[in-house]
Amino acid sequence: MTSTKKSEIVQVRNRIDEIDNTILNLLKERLAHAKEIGKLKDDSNRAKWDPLRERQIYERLFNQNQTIFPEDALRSIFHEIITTCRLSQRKAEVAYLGPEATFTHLAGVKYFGHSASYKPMETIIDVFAEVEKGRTNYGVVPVENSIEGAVSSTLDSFMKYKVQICGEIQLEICHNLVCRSGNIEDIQTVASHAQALAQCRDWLRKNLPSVPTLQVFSTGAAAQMAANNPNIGAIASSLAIKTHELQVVVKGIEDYRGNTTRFLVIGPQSPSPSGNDRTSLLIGLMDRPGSLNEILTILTEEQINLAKIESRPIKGKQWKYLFFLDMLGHINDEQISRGCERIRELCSYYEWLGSYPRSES
Ligand SMILES: O=C(O)C(=O)C[C@]1(C(=O)O)C=C[C@@H](O)C=C1
Repeated sequence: MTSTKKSEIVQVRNRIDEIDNTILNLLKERLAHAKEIGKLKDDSNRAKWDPLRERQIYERLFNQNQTIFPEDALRSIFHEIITTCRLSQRKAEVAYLGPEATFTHLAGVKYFGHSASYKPMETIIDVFAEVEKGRTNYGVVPVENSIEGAVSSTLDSFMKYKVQICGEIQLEICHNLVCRSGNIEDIQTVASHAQALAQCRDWLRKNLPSVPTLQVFSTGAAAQMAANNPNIGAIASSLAIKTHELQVVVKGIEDYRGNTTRFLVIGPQSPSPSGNDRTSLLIGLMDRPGSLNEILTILTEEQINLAKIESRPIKGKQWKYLFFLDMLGHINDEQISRGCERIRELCSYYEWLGSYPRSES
């Protein structure tokens, strides 16, 4: 490289250093303003989290950016900035289905950013109990997978615990085969969570036909086992690789592409409207012909878009069911609140589980 080129690089790097300093100073200034708003909200008893304001910030930035800076990167940079500012107003402790480095942990970090504090729990029920008792502000639990379907333990927990849904997260699931050495020949057993093993069934049958599988509590627990034993391979998340210092043997061994899991954020209280929300209900129907049809008719009449309906048996009451309904809109929207009131009058059981911003992807 010629000395002129070298000095040009130095010059441009100096300019980049100046820009980075400006960004840092602006970040400090932004944080101070967010703290100030936090105090003003305390004085006026307003909720700290304002999903509508946050959505408006993203929309304004995307419009100004006009795709010059990659949009996904812009979103995650500002997501980290805004969650850090929000957390400076009110700290968030997040319980999740652990141990460390499970996909639920990854979903929690995607939602709350790196500044929140995270608390792994052994089971989904523990996450619900933790939030209901007020020991942590929020919980993250898986609710459905695009291939394996509903996570029944999460749905059933809504029947037992008084919590509200505050948000949803969608995470594309990429399963990695990992082990200590990164060498496939070293693997004598493949450990993982039942859902992960099921989602990679064909790959395992084709590529490791004589290697037995071992079902464990979570993908995080499998990664931990692989870290302790050189002959155990685990199917685990990218976060597990970093957390347990494992090597990737093969990336993306899931049988179907587009394998996505939806997670719910639970907490004591749903947020205010964001302008693009989902409302969830848990209802029991009257024991008479056409009772489900009556509910669906209300949705049609009120022009409410039903996103999902799922039934679960009521424990201890043979052949009796509760229905989970997801509708597009917020309980504060006129249509939704009127529709829900009408539904409540026709049901043997009615519970509003929450209204919350829809996930972006
Ligand atoms: O504008 C507000 O109400 C703020 O509290 C600031 C801020 C932000 O960092 O931009 C933080 C939290 C809210 O959810 C919305 C926005």
